[in-house]
Amino acid sequence: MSDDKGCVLHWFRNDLRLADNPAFTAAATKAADDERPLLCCFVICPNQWQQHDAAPIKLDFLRRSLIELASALEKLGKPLFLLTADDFTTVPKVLEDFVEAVDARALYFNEEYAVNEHRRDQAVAKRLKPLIECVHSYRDQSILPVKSIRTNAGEPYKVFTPYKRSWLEVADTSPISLWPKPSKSRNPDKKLISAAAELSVRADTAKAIDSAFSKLDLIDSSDWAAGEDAAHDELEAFIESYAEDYDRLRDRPAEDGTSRISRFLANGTLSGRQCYVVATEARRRLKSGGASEDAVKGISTWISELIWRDFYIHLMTDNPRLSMHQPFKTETDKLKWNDDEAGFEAWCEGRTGIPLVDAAMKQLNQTGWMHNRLRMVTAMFLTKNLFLDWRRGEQYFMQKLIDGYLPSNNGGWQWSASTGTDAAPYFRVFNPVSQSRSHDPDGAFIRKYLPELASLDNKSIHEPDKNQRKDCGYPEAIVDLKATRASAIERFKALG
Ligand SMILES: Cc1cc2nc3c(=O)[nH]c(=O)nc-3n(C[C@H](O)[C@H](O)[C@H](O)COP(=O)(O)OP(=O)(O)OC[C@H]3O[C@@H](n4cnc5c(N)ncnc54)[C@H](O)[C@@H]3O)c2cc1C
Repeated sequence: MSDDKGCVLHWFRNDLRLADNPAFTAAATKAADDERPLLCCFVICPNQWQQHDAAPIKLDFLRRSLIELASALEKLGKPLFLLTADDFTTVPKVLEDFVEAVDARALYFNEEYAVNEHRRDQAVAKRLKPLIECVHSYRDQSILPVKSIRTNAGEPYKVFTPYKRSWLEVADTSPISLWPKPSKSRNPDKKLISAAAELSVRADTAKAIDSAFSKLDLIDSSDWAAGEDAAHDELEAFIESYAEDYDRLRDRPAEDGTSRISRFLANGTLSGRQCYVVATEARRRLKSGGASEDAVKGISTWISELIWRDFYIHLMTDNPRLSMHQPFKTETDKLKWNDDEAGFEAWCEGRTGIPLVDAAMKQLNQTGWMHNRLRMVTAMFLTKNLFLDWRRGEQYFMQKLIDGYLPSNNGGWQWSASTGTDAAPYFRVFNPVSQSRSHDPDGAFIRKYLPELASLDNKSIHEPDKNQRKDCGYPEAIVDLKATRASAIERFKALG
């Protein structure tokens, strides 16, 4: 080791950014105060990620996000070191060996809330206790800290609207600020770098990071820009050019009406706080510049979506069982979901014979992302019309999404399946054909992903007749929407 003062270690996880990063700023401050060098690491967990159904496109996006992060860190003279642990149970040992090798005296990271992550962090803290002066964790994932929004009785909220009201009151009374830039701390010297590199890969080139990811199953994500700079560019471009129209366009899948920044939020390239601060500043400018009510409403609606994200994070933190495949409403576990493998496969592959559902699934399979309206439509179709267990859909989405994020994915699925808190009432079942007519009126989205239907007129494209299906080589609908809807409602009603 280089120095008998040891070093301070920041462990990057779902916080792949330098700005507004509470644990990273705190680690740098501690290092500066103690005159110790700051060292940074990231742990690759191939088997755990597989068990968590991380999509190959999401893992490729992670790889590219790490390349950007490592390059930003290198510019500061602070190399990033990649460790590998098979799964979360081996992380404590891997970190223990690293901490010993680099003589780390303090470990910093931002909290993660699902059960496995929480257990891993407790095991790490326990294992490092004899070796290290302190392990510090910070609240980061949500805009307002988890457990900070409570009812008058001190209970967690179960319904979004009062939660949002309370959330906005807190945000208005104690304005949200960003974490300051990290203080200048000492950089690791050659001796420390070589001690770290004995047990890890120094991520100083894209090639080094690629080789550390070489055993993982990846799907090219290069259609989606990665890294902190790209995240800010996209956030600002959206706020400048599209947010004012958000309320009008957000439910139109054929339009560029939403920000598509979910992938940055999912791996922490961008923080929710940064989005909120940029959006509220833009809204203030619009208001003071005398912009139309619609424009102001557009940004307010977008902020509401950020609050939905916070709501789902808060729900998962207060109910960790949600991360273990359990429904919020436990009585819904009595539902006897159908066993229909052919139906599930048709849904996955976009062969249900319902054009909007199929186009949406093609969008997911081809791009790794799906429009929010369509996530609700396809999830309702799976859980209400096919009456298949929501957990199968939740898992399939995770296996495909570039922005797969457990609290939001679980929240969205339980909302659609009517098993969650403040979920869609079981009797409110979306009709995917009516959804198609309302949200893709000229069929532009369907035409894009189902080119075999492109020649149909704007009316038939939502529900082609028998002959049109035959001519286009498009399948018959695999279910009768009306009958399956009625049956789903009966089955929920029977729960009492
Ligand atoms: C069944 C289902 C599964 C979902 N799975 C995920 C998931 O794995 N990861 C994920 O990030 N989102 C998920 N969502 C929420 C939402 O669909 C996506 O966040 C959104 O489509 C991302 O696109 P965007 O960035 O353009 O969103 P925008 O419309 O621009 O919204 C801005 C941000 O607000 C947040 N947000 C928007 N809508 C929601 C919502 N309904 N719930 C929670 N947060 C929201 C996202 O972080 C999003 O990036 C799911 C929704 C459903 C119904």
